Amino acid sequence: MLTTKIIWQRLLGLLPGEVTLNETRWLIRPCLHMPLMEQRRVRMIVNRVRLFATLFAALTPLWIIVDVLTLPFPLWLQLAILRLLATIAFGTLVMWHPQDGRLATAYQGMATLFAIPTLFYLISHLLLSHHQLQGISAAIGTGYAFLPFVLLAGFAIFPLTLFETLTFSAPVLCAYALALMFNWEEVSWPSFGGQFWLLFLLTGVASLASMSQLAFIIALVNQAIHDPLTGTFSRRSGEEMLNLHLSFARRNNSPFTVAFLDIDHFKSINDRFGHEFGDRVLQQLTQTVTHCLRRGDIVVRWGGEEFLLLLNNTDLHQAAHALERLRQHGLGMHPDGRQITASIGIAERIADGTDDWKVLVEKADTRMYLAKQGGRDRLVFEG
Ligand SMILES: Nc1nc2c(ncn2[C@@H]2O[C@H](COP(=O)(O)OP(=O)(O)OP(=O)(O)O)[C@@H](O)[C@H]2O)c(=O)[nH]1
Repeated sequence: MLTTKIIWQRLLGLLPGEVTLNETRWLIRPCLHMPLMEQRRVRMIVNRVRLFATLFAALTPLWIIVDVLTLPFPLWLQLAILRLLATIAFGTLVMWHPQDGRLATAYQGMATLFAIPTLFYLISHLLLSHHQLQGISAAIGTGYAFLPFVLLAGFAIFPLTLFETLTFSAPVLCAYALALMFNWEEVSWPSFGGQFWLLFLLTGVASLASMSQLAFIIALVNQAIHDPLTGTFSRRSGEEMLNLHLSFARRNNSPFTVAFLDIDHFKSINDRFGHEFGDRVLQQLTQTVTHCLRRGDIVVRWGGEEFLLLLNNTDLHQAAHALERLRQHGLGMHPDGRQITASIGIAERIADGTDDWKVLVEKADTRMYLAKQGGRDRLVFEG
């Protein structure tokens, strides 16, 4: 167990320093990714599918000229038809603009992108296997056999987990093995073994490149979505989270509560004990809140000393109970021994009849002000 940890730590040295030991698991399997990170990755994959499709759509028909000049009739005509069909398929993929941000959709795009040249490879191989080509024609024909190598190298431009790269490369490797069947008698086994080994090596290199891209995305996303002082989600990512979680809740018809928490008399904490102590209060408070809430709940730093707590699958009653427990636990202490308190306003999508996050936050904010007006250090969930 210890040795595994050491190995991971050594490997971690190869990755961006900001990726934690825990996050390295995200490089292996996609199901562990948090929604904000997944959304960004989906966007990147979809954009790259379209970029690759554009390149293929432009390059595939161009090669018809080389085929016409070097290959015998009707082989060049058959290949030209094949190339035109592939171009149409790539062109269709270029037009593809999915908006749903789902990983399944990104997978569909990638599967289509790699299925088109894999099928192209198999059919062209079948056509070429019926001809004994010589000289320059033979050289051009051999070029077609390189397509699986190009495809496997192509995975390196996608930010993928190890599991995903291996899954997507398996059909390409199978197609290469299948193509052998077309001219079984002429196969030179040592040369085939060497080529297959090279394909495995390429798969390994592409997997490493994809994982390292993913590691950089994780590091960048972490930096972009977290508040540097408290480590909670920043306001911008909080807005994305609100949108995302409200749409989940709407789809599942489940409750979703937003709590607006504002520390009481924070200005006087800063004024009396200094800004640095104020910063420590903010850090301590977020640690306490994170510790007291459930694992799936989200803490967002909305403003200076204002926090939003997003409580999934929690109705007003449950939220009031959880937040009362948090207040009883205490939010920290002044150096003079007094408790640090907060005013909290709560709003819930079903009880407040809204699926608009701005309206929900506004309601929670208004109730937080009611809590301030009512004497601070309290929870308000109506009005
Ligand atoms: N230390 C520290 N202070 C901050 C930070 N961000 C905002 N503040 C301070 O938080 C204080 C907020 O003060 P006010 O909005 O007047 O509210 P308050 O003193 O908490 O009073 P009530 O909210 O009415 O109870 C201001 O003095 C800000 O300078 C920060 O990152 N660190």
